[in-house]
Amino acid sequence: MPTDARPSPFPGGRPKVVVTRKLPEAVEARMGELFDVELNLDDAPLPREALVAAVQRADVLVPTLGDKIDAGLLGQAGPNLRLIANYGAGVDNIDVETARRRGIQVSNTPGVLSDDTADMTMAMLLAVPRRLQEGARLMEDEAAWTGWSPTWMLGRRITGKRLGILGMGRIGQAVARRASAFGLEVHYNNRRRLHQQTEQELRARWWESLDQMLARVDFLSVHCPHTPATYHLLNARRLKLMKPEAVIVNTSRGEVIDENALARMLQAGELAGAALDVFEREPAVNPKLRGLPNVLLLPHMGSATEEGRMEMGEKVIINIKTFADGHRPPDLVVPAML
Ligand SMILES: O=CC(=O)O
Repeated sequence: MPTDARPSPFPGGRPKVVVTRKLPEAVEARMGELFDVELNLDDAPLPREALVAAVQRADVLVPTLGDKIDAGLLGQAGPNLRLIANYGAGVDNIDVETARRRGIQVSNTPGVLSDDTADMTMAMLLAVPRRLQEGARLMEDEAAWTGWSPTWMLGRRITGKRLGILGMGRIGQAVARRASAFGLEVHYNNRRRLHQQTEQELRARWWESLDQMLARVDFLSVHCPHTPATYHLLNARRLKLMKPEAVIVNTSRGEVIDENALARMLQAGELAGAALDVFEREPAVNPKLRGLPNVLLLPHMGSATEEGRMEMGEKVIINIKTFADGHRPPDLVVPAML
């Protein structure tokens, strides 16, 4: 039995759980068995007033990345709110510091979406240099393809190129493993250097200086979380350090890149391409990014697999249940981690 056991913070150990979006059916059913759960059956994002009402009556809130759980909202929370069990790995939608000061714990769902997000990253990384989207679009017009030719639809080779990984956590490492198998040379920048053995296993070279790494890579993939320290980390100055042939992939958070600066450079041909699954003001997409042949835009689907969404739900349930039983949730997020 874990040593941190305390009596359940909820009467009868059965918390009132408010879920802000529709979750996989099996997850909702299990929540119904274990908790006094309130679901969002029509899956429309909760307007602010509904979110305020939710934090006033909930013991546990289960938000997703679209719900802004900021200091203003937390200030209106009822006395019973004890846990915010985020359905998602990134917690940039939550003011974790304020929550902690108010005695509200925060948990997330790390690990279960790393492989799916890394797979999507590879798909995007391959798609832009090999012009997948252009080719597929062209096939929609019957007359557009008149046959194979030696100079037709030439892209750029992947094998042997340098990939820079910005943020070498679980997802970054899952990308590194896949990238090595594609013959890419893996470079990374991370706040902390990996242990030597992990670095060797991943065949990854660490750069203490992001600027120096940016100037040397052919592809850059973003995997750091969005925090005040990473907001616009890839600003105009840093983007300009990159080779004009370079391609950027982002499956992390839109806020890490200055989208206007990126759009300007893509339009001007100062960067060869980008594949973006995340945006600064989702679901709005910077209009300057649309319609460019070398830009692949996706609707934040990096972790969107049936299996992943089930496992995220299982993690949320385990975090709530463990907390309700008087223990520390296994995926507790503390401000020092951010
Ligand atoms: O983007 C998805 C997540 O953070 O889980």
